[in-house]
Amino acid sequence: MHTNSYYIKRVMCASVTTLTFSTKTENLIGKPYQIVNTEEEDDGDPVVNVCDSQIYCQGPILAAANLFGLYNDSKDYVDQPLKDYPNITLKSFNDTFLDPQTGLYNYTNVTLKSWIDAHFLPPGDELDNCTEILIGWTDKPEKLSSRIADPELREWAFKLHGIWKELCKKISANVANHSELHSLIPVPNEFIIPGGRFREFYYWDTYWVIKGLLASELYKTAENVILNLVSMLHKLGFVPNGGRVYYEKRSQPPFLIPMVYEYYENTGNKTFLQMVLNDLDTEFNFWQTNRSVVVNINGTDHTVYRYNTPSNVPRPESYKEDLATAKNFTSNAARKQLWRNLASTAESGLDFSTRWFKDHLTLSTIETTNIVPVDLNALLCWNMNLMEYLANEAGNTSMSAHYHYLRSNFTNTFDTIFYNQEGAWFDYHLENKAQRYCAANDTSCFYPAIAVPLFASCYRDVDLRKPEKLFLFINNTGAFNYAGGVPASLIQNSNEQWDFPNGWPTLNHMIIEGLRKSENPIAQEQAFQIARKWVLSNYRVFNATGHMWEKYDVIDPLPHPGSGGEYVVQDGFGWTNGVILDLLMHYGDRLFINDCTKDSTSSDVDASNINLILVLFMGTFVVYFKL
Ligand SMILES: OC[C@H]1O[C@H](O[C@H]2O[C@H](CO)[C@@H](O)[C@H](O)[C@H]2O)[C@H](O)[C@@H](O)[C@@H]1O
Repeated sequence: MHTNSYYIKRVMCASVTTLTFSTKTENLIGKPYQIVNTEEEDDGDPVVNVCDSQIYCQGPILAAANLFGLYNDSKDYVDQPLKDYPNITLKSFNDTFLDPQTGLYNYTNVTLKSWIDAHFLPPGDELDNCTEILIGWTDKPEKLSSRIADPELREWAFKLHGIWKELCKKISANVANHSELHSLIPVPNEFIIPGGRFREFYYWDTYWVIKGLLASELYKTAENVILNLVSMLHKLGFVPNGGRVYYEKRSQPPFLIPMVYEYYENTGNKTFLQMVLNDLDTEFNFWQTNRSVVVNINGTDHTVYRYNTPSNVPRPESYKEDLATAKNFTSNAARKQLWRNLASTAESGLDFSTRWFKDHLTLSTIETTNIVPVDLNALLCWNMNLMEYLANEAGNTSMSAHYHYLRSNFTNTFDTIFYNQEGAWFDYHLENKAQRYCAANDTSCFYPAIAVPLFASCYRDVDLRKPEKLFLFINNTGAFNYAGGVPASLIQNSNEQWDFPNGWPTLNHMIIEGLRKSENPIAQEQAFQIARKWVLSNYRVFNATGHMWEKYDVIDPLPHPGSGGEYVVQDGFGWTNGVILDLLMHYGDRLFINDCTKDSTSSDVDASNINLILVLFMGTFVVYFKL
C-alpha cells in the first residue's frame, strides 16, 4: 500500500465503482493530495490553490465527485449551494466515508452521489429573476424601432431584447448573508448571465452584453452591471474571470474600461464617470503590475503583457478534464506547469485553441505563459487610449497626461514587437525570442487575434496602409470565405471550441468593428459583408432552433450551432444577443432578410467578392488621390 503518495485506486464491482484514496488523513484536508506526489522532492514551486474553500476549490469532496465522474458537466458540482456550513459538511463527509484505522476513504459512486444530494442544493438555486427591476424597460425600444429597416429583423431584435429578462439575475438575500454556503460571489446589483451552464457574470462577455443593453436603452442596468465589476475591484483588486470563487485567481480580457467608455458615450453621465475613474485606474494597474513582462529587442527593454495566473492546480469547474490532460505527466513540476497554462488560457477567454499549443494540435503541449498575445496587448493599448480620454472628460488632467504618455510609448513597443512588414501583427514567443510569424498560405497562421489591433485602434491614424494590408493578408488566408462568418482559426480537427469550424460572436464583432472603424473603403465593405453573413445566419439558426447560441459553425451553408471543447454548446446567450443588437444599430438600414432566403451562401460569397473588387478599385483610387 502506498501511503502519503499520489496513488488512486479504482475497483470496478458490478455497476458500482469503489474509490479508495491511499493517503493519510492529514494529507486529505487542505492539500491538493490528489494531485501532488508527496514522495517527490519539493520542486520549489509551491502549490497555489484557486481559493481557500475546502468545498469548491480543493478538498476530498471536489476530488471524489470528479474522480468518480459523477457529473456529466464538472461545473455542476461547484455550482451547488451547501445546505450546511463547510466545516460541518466536511466533518459529515469524513464521518461517513473515512476509515480512521486505515486513513482511507471508502465509498461507491452510489453512496457518494446520495451523500452529495443530501448535502447540496441544485446548481443555480441561489439566483432570483429580476424582471421587476429592469428600470426603463419598454417592449419596443425606440433605437431598435427606428434603426432597423427590415420588419422581420426588427421583430427578431425585439425578441432578443426580450431575452434580457430571462438572462437578468439577482443574487438571493441568502448568498450575501451566508456566502460560505455558496460558490457565487455576492454582488450588489442585478447582472446578465450568458445562459445555460453559465449561471454567473463573466468578465469579457459583459462588454458585449453592455453593447446590447445600450441598444436596448437599458442604461440603468448597464450602469449596475458595471458597478458589480467595480465591486470586484474593491474586493479582489481585479475583475475575476466570472462571479464564482473558483474564478478568483484569474481575470479575463481587460474590457472594463471599454465598457465604461461605451456607457459614457451613450449617456454622457459624467457623475458616474467621476465616481469610477480611480477604479478604472486600479484595473489598468492590475495588468501593469501582475501580467507584464519585459522583452529586450536590440538592447531596448519593452514592457508587454501576457495571460499568467499564479494558480497551478486543476480548474475546479473542469477538474476531471484537467486531471485527464495531465495523465501522462510524470512529475509534480510538469503537472503544475500544465495547470497554470490551462488556467492562464482560461484567462485569455479563448479556452481552448490550437493557438496556445506548441504543436498547434495537442492540448497537453499548451504553452500560453510563453506567448505574448497580440490581442491582449492591443486591448491594453486601447485601454490606455480610453483612459486618456475618460480621465480628461472627468476633469483629471494629470491622470489623462499619464495615460497619454503610456500610450505614446506603447505604440512604438507594439509596432516593434508585434508588427510584421508582411502586413499583419503576430504573437511574440518569449522563449524563442521571436515573433510567431507565418505566411498567409500556412493554415496555422490565421487567428482573429491578428485583427484586434484594428479594433483597438493601436496604430497611428496616419498609417492608412496598415488596415488595407491587414485586410489583404487575412483575405489571402481564405478566412473571409466562409458562409456564416469568420472562423476562430483555420486549423481543422482540433476539436477545441476556439478553432475551426466555430465562429464566435466576440471575434466576428471585433473583426467587423476593426474593419469598419478603419478609414479604408475596402476594409469597410468587408466589414459589412461579414456583418451580413453573421446576422443572417444567426437569424436562420434562431428560426430553426428557437435559440441564440454561444458559437456557430460558420462553414456549413446551412448554419447551425457550434461544437467541440469541454462542454456542449450553450444557448442563451448574453454576448451573442449583444453582438446582434449592436450590429443592427450599425447596419440595420442596409440589412434585409431576403438577402438570405436563397440557400446558397456560396453565391453570397461570390456577390460579396464582386462588391469587394469594385470597392478595391475605388479604394485604390481613393488612396492614389490622397497621395
Ligand atoms: O468551464 C470551462 C470554462 O468555461 C468558461 O469559458 C467559456 O465560457 C465563458 C462564458 O461565456 C467565456 O467567457 C469563455 O470565453 C469561454 O471559453 C470560463 O470562462 C472558463 O474559465 C472555464 O474554465
